[in-house]
Amino acid sequence: MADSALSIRTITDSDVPEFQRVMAWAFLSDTMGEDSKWLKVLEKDRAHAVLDGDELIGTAAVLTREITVPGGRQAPAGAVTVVSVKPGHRRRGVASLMMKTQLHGMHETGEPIAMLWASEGGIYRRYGYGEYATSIAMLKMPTRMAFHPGVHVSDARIRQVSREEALPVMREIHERVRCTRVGWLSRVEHTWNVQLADREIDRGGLSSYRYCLHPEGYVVFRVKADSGSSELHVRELVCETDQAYADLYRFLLDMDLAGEISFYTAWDDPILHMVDNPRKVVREAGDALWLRIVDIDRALPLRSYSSDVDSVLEVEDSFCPWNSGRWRLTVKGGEATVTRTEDPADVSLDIAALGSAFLGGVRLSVLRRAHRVVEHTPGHVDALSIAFLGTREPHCPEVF
Ligand SMILES: CC(=O)SCCNC(=O)CCNC(=O)[C@H](O)C(C)(C)COP(=O)(O)OP(=O)(O)OC[C@H]1O[C@@H](n2cnc3c(N)ncnc32)[C@H](O)[C@@H]1OP(=O)(O)O
Repeated sequence: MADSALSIRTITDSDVPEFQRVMAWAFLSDTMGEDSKWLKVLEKDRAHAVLDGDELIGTAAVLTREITVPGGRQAPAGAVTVVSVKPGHRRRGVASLMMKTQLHGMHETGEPIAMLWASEGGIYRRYGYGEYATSIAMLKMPTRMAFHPGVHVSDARIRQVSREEALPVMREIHERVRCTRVGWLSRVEHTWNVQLADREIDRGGLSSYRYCLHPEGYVVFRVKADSGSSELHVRELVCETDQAYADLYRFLLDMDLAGEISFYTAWDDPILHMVDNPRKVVREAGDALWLRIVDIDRALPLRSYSSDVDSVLEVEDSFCPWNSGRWRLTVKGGEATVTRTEDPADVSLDIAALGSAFLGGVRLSVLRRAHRVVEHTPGHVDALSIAFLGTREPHCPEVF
């Protein structure tokens, strides 16, 4: 329960310096408070401050985005970010007040999905966010590895160009590709400046970005220079075709003077199956997007499904109680309808479990084994698990 001395409101221009200061202190960062680029993506009418009297002690914001869902539709989604509370004011319910204000606001305006990247794993389930809605793989691999016989590399020219030349081309490619990749987000003008920020303080001791264009894709990377053997740190590898993917990976693997490539990428990045020795590619997993279904009856019909099902889900959602209760999910020909019902439940679960499963990243059958999903009618969890699966692992390539 929030302390009664606390109030919450959206911010105005005059709040911005203090908003940034609180956020920078909370994240233990020297540079966030100076970051004017970041401010340009902030939507002031969706950024909240919590005040204790007239002292600003809490910050949180929502960015208006679309996320590609299974089947290829673009779903409106609120990207929750900069949740912070001043040290000394924590564990009084400030973050909970901001979470509630955001989610109840999204419900009122009809935004069906919320999502975030969590700074710590123990915080967000209580607000209904499901972990591992998308996963990320940290890949490290030596350069010069041969491809498996049969992996074709074309003679398409790959050109290293300036940032100015690259950006317009990259924007067009990204816009086409993100509409086909489950978990990818829309970008606004300033997203590009934030995602590819390239001042000295953004580089973490690495080089400036290198931009390389292929006729059907692009790659952006930094270099960690070493006189013996440099490392390539790939930021984005975005391709419209599998051919461009093979060509650009080959280009990186053959880079003279480079000894290693690292890349935060999709869990199912095909490179493991392209090289002749997959064990040389070291893959570590991490959670990426946490997804919150704001309104079940709006969110579930947005995506398409791999098989027909007809199941009654009993959903528990104390934070957004309009979702609680029994819902009949009927999928025919890939399309879902969701209606309230008084029929007995086939499956019970909480809203966070449904959020984990929504993009197809976590199977409900795994959540059943984790004691997070209860099956009342045999066969329904397996049927739902198959229906929710997509053809690829969902992936979100950007932290917001
Ligand atoms: C999407 C993003 O922006 S991720 C970034 C999150 N922010 C940060 O990590 C910055 C540093 N941390 C902070 O600013 C704060 O500690 C916050 C925002 C994480 C939490 O703020 P608080 O106001 O203290 O949270 P609040 O008092 O509402 O806590 C609600 C519940 O979460 C729990 N909780 C809060 N923080 C944590 C944590 N780090 N780990 C585990 N549990 C936590 C509380 O114990 C409380 O539990 P309860 O409901 O069982 O009583």
